[in-house]
Amino acid sequence: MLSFEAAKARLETAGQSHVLQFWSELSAEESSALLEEISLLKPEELLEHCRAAVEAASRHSSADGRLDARMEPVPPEFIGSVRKSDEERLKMWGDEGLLQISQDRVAVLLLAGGQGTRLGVPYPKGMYNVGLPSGKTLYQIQAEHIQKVQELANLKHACRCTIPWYIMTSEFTLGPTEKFFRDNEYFGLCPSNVVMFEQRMIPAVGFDGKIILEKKNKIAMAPDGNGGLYRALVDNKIIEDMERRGLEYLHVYCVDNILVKMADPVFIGFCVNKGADCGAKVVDKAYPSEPVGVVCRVDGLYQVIEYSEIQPETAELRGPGGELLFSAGNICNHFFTRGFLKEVAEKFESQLKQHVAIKKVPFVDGEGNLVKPTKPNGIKMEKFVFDVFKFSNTFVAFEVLREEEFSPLKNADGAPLDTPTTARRSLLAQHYRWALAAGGNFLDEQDKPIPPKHSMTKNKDPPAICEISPLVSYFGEVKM
Ligand SMILES: CC(=O)N[C@H]1[C@@H](OP(=O)(O)OP(=O)(O)OC[C@H]2O[C@@H](n3ccc(=O)[nH]c3=O)[C@H](O)[C@@H]2O)O[C@H](CO)[C@@H](O)[C@@H]1O
Repeated sequence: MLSFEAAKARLETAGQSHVLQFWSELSAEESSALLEEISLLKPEELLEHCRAAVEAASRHSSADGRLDARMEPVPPEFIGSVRKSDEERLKMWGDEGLLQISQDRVAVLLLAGGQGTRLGVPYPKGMYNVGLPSGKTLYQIQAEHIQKVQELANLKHACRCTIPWYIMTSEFTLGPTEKFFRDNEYFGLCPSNVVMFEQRMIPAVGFDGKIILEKKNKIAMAPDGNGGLYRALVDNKIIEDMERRGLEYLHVYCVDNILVKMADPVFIGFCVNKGADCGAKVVDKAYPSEPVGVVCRVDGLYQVIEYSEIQPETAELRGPGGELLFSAGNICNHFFTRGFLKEVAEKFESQLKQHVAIKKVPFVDGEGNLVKPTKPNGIKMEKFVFDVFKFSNTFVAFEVLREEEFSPLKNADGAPLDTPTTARRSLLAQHYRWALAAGGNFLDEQDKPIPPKHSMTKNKDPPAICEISPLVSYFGEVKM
């Protein structure tokens, strides 16, 4: 453990001596927790982090539309589309994907280090149950999708394949996620194929460049954004693990989309077929101000511009047919080859853009009282997972159907969109459609037929509640 003198010297080098201001008041246990935290901070990095945070915050407040002027839509030849492709082509991609899966070349990676502040639950979002008849949580639905797609590949290729599941957590989510998986016996998956690892945490910084203390002995820390993935891959030797298992392709996705198709054979097959090293699934944006990033090009390089970083006038621009010009909505489903990930982790990670968020960060004042600020007082820096697109040699986008693939859980019930209710309805509507398409009929409690409804409104449940286990069907297929 670091000594007090060593900690003091470190903090002085970084201009952060105030972190020890309550030292004389701390118990032995409290002071060792603080020393432990300081031992993880390298003085030069800390100095640079605080400087960069203040500089980024000053740029943030004077943000203008200069980025917008350099944006252009993804050229149509780089976008594959479920909507615009015939059955034969979709089958060809799906077959390619299943072949890769059957040869143990595909893994999935879940980004689960976020704090889910907007949903407002004190546990990881993946443990959330949106109120389906089965009571399944997001983690369980995802685990069952893995099992099903493995089974589809096994049946087609007479094999026993495995899709390893890497799960990136953070200090906030690792403990409860691990326990949840253990308590639920890994939902039937083999524990050695579920690899959890932790991303780094970084300090929140005040506008004066000083790191914020959230307790007398605790620095306010937050995960370094989902782009912290690339550092975490190195810290936790995940690329070596992929190499050892012979994995070539990784499907990276975010935790909160109830319709996520993990290791989607069609998406994997499309990317492999195009020789892509990096790809993104997108949906057609529903309306200009929808809170999704847009996949586009900036100065000729692929990029996602977040909804918070685009000017409303740009989001509203339309093409000749009246369609949104920037319509490729990012759904945080990405494809990477192992080779590309290795290159990014080794060569480009330090060049990733730092995005800045100005937040209300609770802190202790000079007298040691806890203060909950009423206006933003802290700078949080984050890297974004998609900021590596610009290093890709062969980037592709793949447009999928929103009603089949995208319904995120972001907000608590009561908000107008992306709530537990909207997520539940999207899944039940999908399963209702699948049941009708498979020739199913629904009867009411008096055994009278419920007339089928082929188009549904977002704010109503389907006419019959029918939940299909992912263990039964992955795409809505009845039998392969
Ligand atoms: C940066 C990013 O990807 N933004 C996308 C994200 O936005 P959004 O703003 O919703 O991003 P979130 O903060 O929910 O994070 C997305 C995912 O990253 C994980 N996470 C987040 C922070 C962190 O430090 N560690 C970590 O693992 C979260 O647990 C979640 O699984 O999803 C939207 C679709 O739903 C997209 O339109 C946005 O372009």
